[in-house]
Amino acid sequence: MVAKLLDGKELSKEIRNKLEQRVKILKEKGIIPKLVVILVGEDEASKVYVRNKHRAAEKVGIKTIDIKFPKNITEKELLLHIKKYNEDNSVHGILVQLPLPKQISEEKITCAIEPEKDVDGFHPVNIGHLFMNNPHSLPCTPHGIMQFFEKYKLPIAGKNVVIVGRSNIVGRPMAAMMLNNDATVTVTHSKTKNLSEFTRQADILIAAVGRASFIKKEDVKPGAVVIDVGMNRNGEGKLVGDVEQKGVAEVASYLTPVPGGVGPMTIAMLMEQTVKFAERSVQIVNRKVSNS
Ligand SMILES: Nc1nc(=O)c2c([nH]1)NC[C@@H]1CN(c3ccc(C(=O)N[C@@H](CCC(=O)O)C(=O)O)cc3)C=[N+]21
Ligand SMILES: [Mg+2]
Repeated sequence: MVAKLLDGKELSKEIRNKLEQRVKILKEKGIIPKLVVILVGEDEASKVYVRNKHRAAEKVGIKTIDIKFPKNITEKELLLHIKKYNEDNSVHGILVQLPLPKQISEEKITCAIEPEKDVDGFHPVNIGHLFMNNPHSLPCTPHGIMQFFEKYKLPIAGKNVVIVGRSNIVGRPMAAMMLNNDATVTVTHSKTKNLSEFTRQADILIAAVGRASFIKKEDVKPGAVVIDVGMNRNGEGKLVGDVEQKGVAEVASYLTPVPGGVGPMTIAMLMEQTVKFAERSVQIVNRKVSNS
């Protein structure tokens, strides 16, 4: 079997084009979707993300405001800035790039963002809604992965889904989304014994460990759908996934490439969430008008 590659560049473009239309309608009502992106310090991966986001937003018609702080900013000061954007009615989405420097608690910052403006879907309230199968805001990377299943009509209900990695950003919310779609979900991690025995049971295998080429051909059940979330830089500075792509492509039925797979979908979902929040702000204004 030779895997069909799931093209995230193409699918994200399709999604962006639809968003462009929604933004046009918003603009006719005088609303410009606005996303504030806060970057602290100099993280390389974050810089790539910020650059790509900017480009996508421009195409869709979303206004992004990039705010950069030096890496020695205090937690207190960062919290004050978040408060300011929480209260600014022209801002629909706020995203603080992770990871943050050591003196700043990621949990505190995540909790400080107004859940209604939490485009990352990382606030505990939003995570809670997701786990109760009533999502309000969805983490962009797993949400982007779900779009592949929808687009290519890949069945999820009753399938064995094995997730490698339990991060708050990918593994855990991915588990919730798959469970919400009636999959049987297993979450594995660094303490899992005989990992390969689990991965070889997977109809759908999701690799989000952050280790280059960690999943090999022999870890994959023939015909499985394999999603590669990894973004590792190799010695030459090239981007490589968590999946040994060449070998796994020989056994999987579907595979997401790196780059050009999950990455562009993450950005497309961030754009979608921002537009959704902007649309909701119109509804809120309409409600207020009709009540008065
Ligand atoms: N609060 C927060 N939310 C995040 O979602 C978040 C974050 N912080 N911190 C950093 C990571 C990383 N991340 C990326 C998403 C897309 C690409 C991306 O566009 N990748 C492309 C191109 C990569 C390239 O050009 O090198 C691809 O895979 O094809 C990269 C990185 C989001 N993250
Ligand atoms: Mg920290």
